[in-house]
Amino acid sequence: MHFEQLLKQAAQASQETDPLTNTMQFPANWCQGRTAFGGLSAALLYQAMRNKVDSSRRLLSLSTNFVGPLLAEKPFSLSVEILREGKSSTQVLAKAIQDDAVCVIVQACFAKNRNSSINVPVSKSLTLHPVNEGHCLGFVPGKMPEFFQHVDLCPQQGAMPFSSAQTSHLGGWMRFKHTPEEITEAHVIALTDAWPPTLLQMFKQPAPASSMSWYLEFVQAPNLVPGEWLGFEAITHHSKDGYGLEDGCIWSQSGELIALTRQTVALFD
Ligand SMILES: CCCCCCCCCCCCCCCC(=O)SCCNC(=O)CCNC(=O)[C@H](O)C(C)(C)COP(=O)(O)OP(=O)(O)OC[C@H]1O[C@@H](n2cnc3c(N)ncnc32)[C@H](O)[C@@H]1OP(=O)(O)O
Repeated sequence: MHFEQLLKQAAQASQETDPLTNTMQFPANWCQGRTAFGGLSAALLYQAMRNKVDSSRRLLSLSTNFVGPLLAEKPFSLSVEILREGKSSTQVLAKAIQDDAVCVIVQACFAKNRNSSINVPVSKSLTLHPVNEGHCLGFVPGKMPEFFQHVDLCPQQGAMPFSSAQTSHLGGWMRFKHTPEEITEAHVIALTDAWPPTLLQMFKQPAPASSMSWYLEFVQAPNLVPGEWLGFEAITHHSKDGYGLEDGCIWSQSGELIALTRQTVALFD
């Protein structure tokens, strides 16, 4: 099942009030270990919200907490609550609920442009080399998370997970294997989470790690060509006592900054 089909289901399920029809589920090939690929669950909740916010208001920021595992092939509901609607901005809360337990929470801020004399240009620039499709990772069943069947990653900086690497930087290019009709914020959300935590490459052997909280800020609404690659560059600011803090940038293929990402990862090495 393609990403767009799941987004459509999320939009439909969140409009329904009847408990018999307000749920959805996803197939196991969208999993990352025991749970939904985190980028998928955050994108589904974003899509559920998107339908309830006026389209003149774009997504400014999205804060996701992965409370517990969201399981495949099992119904869950997407509840959306508008917390406040002002003249320019809307604050929204959404939850994915499975078996009466909250599994994922997303809080988002949408807003429309306002007049301001302040203008600060982007202070960062893309350091990736152009995409070399020959360096894309192929899907290896059993060795890679199932959702890898749906995305292409072309790493350029950092190392493979569990390789005792000395660096905690990670970067490269990413896109969906199935070219979408358009690239929306939902696609950027999902792709951003497709990279393993930056610290996984420093593990000496395979062990679990879990994103616990994640903050994504959109510099601009994505104005991208379907099929174009997006750049990902992330660094680790700090890691100690089993929790790592990482920070990254999402770029268009032409080098425009699209979003900033930051997450806290629990390490079980
Ligand atoms: C260059 C590119 C190359 C790419 C090439 C392919 C790469 C291939 C590698 C990809 C690897 C991705 C790794 C990211 C994994 C997410 O990011 S998963 C997606 C989003 N995150 C989630 O769904 C997390 C949901 N949240 C939670 O489950 C809980 O809040 C937490 C994080 C486990 C809370 O921690 P806690 O309070 O210690 O939790 P508690 O309930 O007591 O459970 C702890 C147990 O959970 C286990 N556990 C924790 N995380 C996991 C896990 N992910 N799976 C299984 N067990 C886990 C622990 O080992 C521990 O086990 P025991 O010691 O009890 O045996």
